Amino acid sequence: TRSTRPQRMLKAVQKKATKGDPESVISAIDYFCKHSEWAMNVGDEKGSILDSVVTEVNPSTVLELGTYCGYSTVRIARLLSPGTKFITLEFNPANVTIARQIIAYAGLQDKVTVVEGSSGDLIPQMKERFGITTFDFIFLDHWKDRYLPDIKLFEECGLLRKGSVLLADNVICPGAPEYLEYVRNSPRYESRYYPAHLEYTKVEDGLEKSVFLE
Ligand SMILES: CNc1ncnc2c1ncn2[C@@H]1O[C@H](/C=C/CNC(=O)c2cc(-c3ccc(F)cc3)cc(O)c2O)[C@H](F)[C@H]1O
Ligand SMILES: [Mg+2]
Repeated sequence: TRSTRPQRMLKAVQKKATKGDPESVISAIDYFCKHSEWAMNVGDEKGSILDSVVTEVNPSTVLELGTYCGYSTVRIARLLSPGTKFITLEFNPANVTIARQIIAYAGLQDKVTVVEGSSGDLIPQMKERFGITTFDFIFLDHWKDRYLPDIKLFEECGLLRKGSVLLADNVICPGAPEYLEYVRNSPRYESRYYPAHLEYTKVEDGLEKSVFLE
C-alpha cells in the first residue's frame, strides 16, 4: 500500500541528513517540504521565531502539544540546557512512530519524551505521572479548536506559574480565534503577536506569545 507523507518525510531525513546533526535534520525536512511535499511543520520562518523565544525563556520544563513528525520537537530540543524536562504529546500512533525516529536520527532522544495520547487526558496527569510542578514554556501546535480548552486546563491543573510562556502556532492560518480573543482580553496574560507566514508559503500567519501573569 502507498506510503504516508510522514513516512516519506522520514525517508528524506534518512537520505539527506547527517545522523546526530539536528541542523541537518531540520534542513532536510524544510527541503522536503519546499521541493517535494508541503507538510504542516512550523517551518523555517516561524521556526526561527520559536528558536528565539525558547532561547530567551531558557526553560527548565517544556511541553509541546501536537508532535506530528517531530520537526518543532527537534528545533526546541536542540536548544535546551542539559537536565531540562521536555514532554511532547501526540495522539496518532503512526505519527508517534515517525516522530521518535526523526528525533532519534537527530540524536535528541534523551532530551525529550514523546507521550502517545490526547492532551485532554494527559495534561491532568502531568504532575503525578511526570513529576511536573509547572511548565516554563508551552508550544501549542495541535488541533486549533483545542488551544482554548487546553489553556483553561493548564490553569485548572495549576500547571502555570508567574512568567510561564505559551507560544501558539497558526493563530491566523488556519486560525484560533477563540484562543486569541481569550489570551488578548484576559487580565491574566500579557500577549504579543509575531507576524510571519504559513510554513513554506506566502500566506499570512503568525505566532502568539502569551505570558501568564498570576
Ligand atoms: C486534541 N489533543 C491532541 N493531543 C495530542 N495530539 C494531538 C491533539 N490534537 C491533534 N494532535 C496531533 O497534532 C497534530 C495536529 C496538528 C494540527 N495542525 C494543523 O491542523 C495545522 C494546519 C495547517 C494548515 C494550514 C493551511 C492549510 F491550507 C492546511 C493546513 C498548518 C499548521 O501549521 C498546522 O499546525 C497531529 F496531526 C495530531 O495527531
Ligand atoms: Mg502548526
